[in-house]
Amino acid sequence: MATHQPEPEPPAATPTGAAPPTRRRLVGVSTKMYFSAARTDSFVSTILTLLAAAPLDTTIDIFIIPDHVTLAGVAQQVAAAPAAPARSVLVGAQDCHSELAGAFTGAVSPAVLAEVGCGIVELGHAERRRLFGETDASVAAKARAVVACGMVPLVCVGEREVAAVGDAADEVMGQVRSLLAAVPTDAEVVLAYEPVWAIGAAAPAGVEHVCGVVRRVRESEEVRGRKGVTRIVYGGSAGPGLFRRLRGEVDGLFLGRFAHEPEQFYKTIREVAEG
Ligand SMILES: O=C[C@H](O)COP(=O)(O)O
Repeated sequence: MATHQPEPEPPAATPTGAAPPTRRRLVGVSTKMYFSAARTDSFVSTILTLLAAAPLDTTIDIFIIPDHVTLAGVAQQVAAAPAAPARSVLVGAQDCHSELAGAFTGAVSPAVLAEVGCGIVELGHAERRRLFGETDASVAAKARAVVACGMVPLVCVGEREVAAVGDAADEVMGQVRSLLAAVPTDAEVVLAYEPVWAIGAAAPAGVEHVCGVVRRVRESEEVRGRKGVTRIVYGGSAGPGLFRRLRGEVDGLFLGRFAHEPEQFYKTIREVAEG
């Protein structure tokens, strides 16, 4: 017997009358430089199989960010996946250049990334800031290029030292302002809040801290005043069991080591979809 399904509520109007942009949850992993090419292939293949086997309750965005060398192959693996949501996994890059082409030996063009099926580009990770001299200015220039090539910039922000919520949020907002000044207001942006001291640690930053900083960023004039979707995910020793503890304050998670086993990544994907 058919049951009556109530119409979904329309989104609440903003004071200006425009509907706020939808923030779909997202969850992803960067394999940094941990995996061999063979392990990346097997990791992606297992995730795609798990995703194809059991549909998620909610539509969320999932991203996988392998190294540059394996990225095009991963994009082909995803495109060949038999069913949604596996086929709609976003493939990402760990960095790119701010120019689209030219004499930049060893660099990776955002235009080429887009050409081979990359949909999201991670920029300004703490390791790139510390080891490769990335600055807020270089990250902002790269983000502008990523948007120009039709991809989504996923920009890592976070305080360098342990700090109280207010001080951490001030430091993070400096990074956010520099980024948002460089990209069009209607561009989709993902902010990955990753306190530097929580990356590579035994456990993530505390719930109160993460929620406090993320709330400050989300409620800032710079973020609230944008026309495009701005999602905020948490990264830094994130893994299964964390998302529900963050009480809806974040739009998703960005995983590293605790997603190296595909089953753990899949478990986290399900938690984000169902949380
Ligand atoms: O890219 C991901 C983040 O840096 C987190 O890495 P981690 O979970 O291994 O600390």
